[in-house]
Amino acid sequence: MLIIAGAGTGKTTTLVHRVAHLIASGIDPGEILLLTFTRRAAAEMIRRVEQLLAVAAKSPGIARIHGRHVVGGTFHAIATRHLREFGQYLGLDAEFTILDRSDAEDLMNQLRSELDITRQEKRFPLKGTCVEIYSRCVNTRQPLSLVLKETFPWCVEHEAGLKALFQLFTQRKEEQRILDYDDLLLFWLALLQDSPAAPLLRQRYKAVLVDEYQDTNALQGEIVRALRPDGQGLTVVGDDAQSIYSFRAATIENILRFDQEYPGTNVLTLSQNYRSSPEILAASNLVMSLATEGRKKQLWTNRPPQGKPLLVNCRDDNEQSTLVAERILELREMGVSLKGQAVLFRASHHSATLEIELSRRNIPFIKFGGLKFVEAAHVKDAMAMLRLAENPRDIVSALRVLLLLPGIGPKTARQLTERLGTGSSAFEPWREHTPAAATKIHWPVFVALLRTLVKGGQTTTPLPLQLAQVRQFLAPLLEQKYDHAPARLRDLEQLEIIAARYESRSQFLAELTLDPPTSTQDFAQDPLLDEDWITLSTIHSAKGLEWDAVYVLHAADGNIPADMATRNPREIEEERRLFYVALTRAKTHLQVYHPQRYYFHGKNQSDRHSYSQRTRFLPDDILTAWQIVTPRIQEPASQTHIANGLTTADVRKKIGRMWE
Ligand SMILES: Nc1ncnc2c1ncn2[C@@H]1O[C@H](COP(=O)(O)OP(=O)(O)OP(=O)(O)O)[C@@H](O)[C@H]1O
Repeated sequence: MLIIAGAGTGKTTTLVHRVAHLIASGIDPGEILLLTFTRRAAAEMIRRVEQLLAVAAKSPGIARIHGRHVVGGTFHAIATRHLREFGQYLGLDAEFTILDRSDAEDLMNQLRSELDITRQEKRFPLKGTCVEIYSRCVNTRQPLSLVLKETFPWCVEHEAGLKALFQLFTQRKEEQRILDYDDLLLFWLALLQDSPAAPLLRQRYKAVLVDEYQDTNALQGEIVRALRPDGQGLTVVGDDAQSIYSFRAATIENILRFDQEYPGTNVLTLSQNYRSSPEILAASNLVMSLATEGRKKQLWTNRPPQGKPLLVNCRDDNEQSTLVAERILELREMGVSLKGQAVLFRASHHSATLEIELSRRNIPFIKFGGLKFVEAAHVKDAMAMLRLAENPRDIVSALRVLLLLPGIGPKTARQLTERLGTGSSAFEPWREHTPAAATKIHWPVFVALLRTLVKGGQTTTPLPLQLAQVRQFLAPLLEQKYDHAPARLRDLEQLEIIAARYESRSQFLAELTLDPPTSTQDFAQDPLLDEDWITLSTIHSAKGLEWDAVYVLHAADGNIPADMATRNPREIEEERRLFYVALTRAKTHLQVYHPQRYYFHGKNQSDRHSYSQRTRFLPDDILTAWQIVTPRIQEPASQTHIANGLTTADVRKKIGRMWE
């Protein structure tokens, strides 16, 4: 059975009921396998199944459960479980250990140096990219040459080196009895296809149910087929309009071709949306109606009308942040809790300015997806340069920046910190230092920059410009040191924009260190905040969730769709689906923001900017579904430097809070 369930049509409810129904009609829970996208989803569904059955068990004629549980989890978790139990059929030690992603990267790095590839081949891909390429080959089931050509064209020339590296990687994992994430799936498939355990495993399950099928990859598709070769007892649920994980090798083909692959499939389409107001649904349907592929479906709803969603044309990122923060508070006044509200964006750094604005207004928030902005290593590197200039006795920052330079190890770094002077001539002794060959080109530039910065702390150079100088200096070093350097450099540009709001360097450093915007990258725990908080999330991490009010930021071309994902029509279609996922998270209030200007530097530093285009996914002819607003915030003198000091209103508010 293939259940095509549109956004908000009760996919979870449907799966839960189907599992409960199977059990109620006599299948042993231990014979049911439920594969989900996250561990949390599996646990939540099983809890709901058990709740339903507890109610149903009171009715006569319902089968009793004999203490066994539904087997549920992610593909990786179930693979691990089966391999521990049956791995010996493949000669696998039951005690194998699992490499997580960063361990795999470290191993790859070690082997890169062992093979000495980097010396022979300049600009050989970094460890993270090597793991990405390897993983993509495994998960798409495509040969290295094709993966390189299609997804990593800048690495094509390194095919031979990568092949040798991957061979050694595989061999080393075998010697050390370790499996990485991809191996778990590969070994599970081998177990199901070629081992004597295959029939045992197939017979074990009478029913296999797969959630979020649109985000499975080719390898997972093969595993599902190996589990139920003829499709008997197989149920998959998904929404092709919400397939958003192709960067992790997911393929929408799995769901689009399902009924061809399994002839006789019973296809059900759920199209009643229980989540969103009719106006939100109409606006989202229109966005999807322009998609070029996929199963066309029109969702409908019985929910009462609420008014059109808003498309807000704002001046720039700052105005966007102010407006969103104000609207959040307004809605809270109207009774929508903070937990019922979420701000969604395409890339993690898109919320940087808003994070500061929310902190300033004491609006608690939690962030899902991406790194905590000020904790990202490269942001810390840039901040460390400024911190050292601000306080040359800050050895932690000194060591951090010295170790960024090639040719400087911990010992030299420590010796250099001992030679630091104080005040504005603090870096003079470093001019006398004779750097090692590898450090030679960087050293004079580095010392000169610090000498400028140490003086810039007073008044001369505007803070964003100081950060721009730091960014230019760091650019080549970041490329050597980290993966995804272009994205990191954009983060540093973002930092310049944030910095423009502060009056002095010391104030900027203090505020961002003492009271960094609270954010987190996983769902593991609730934040230690007030009992109510707003959610900030990348759209990817918002998958499957819903809120009363949703704000979508930066609906400008280049951000949505992201400029890095517009290389071909398939990528653009995926970005369209991503936008659709964002819109369909909203129940009652939906606001999409389009900042019209993007400054090259901080606004206070120079007025150089470019004008943005509204996202291409909202062309003029579907704007009828939106109410377009163009607010203009008054910018009185006191607000220009709003983060620079307390206004009397702030002081009053603070004093007022003492008595709350
Ligand atoms: N039969 C139903 N009657 C009333 N409300 C329902 C029903 N089924 C689901 N809902 C409600 O509709 C909302 C959406 O359900 P659910 O989250 O299961 O949708 P979904 O299909 O998984 O959505 P998406 O794919 O967009 O994440 C939830 O608030 C859920 O409680």
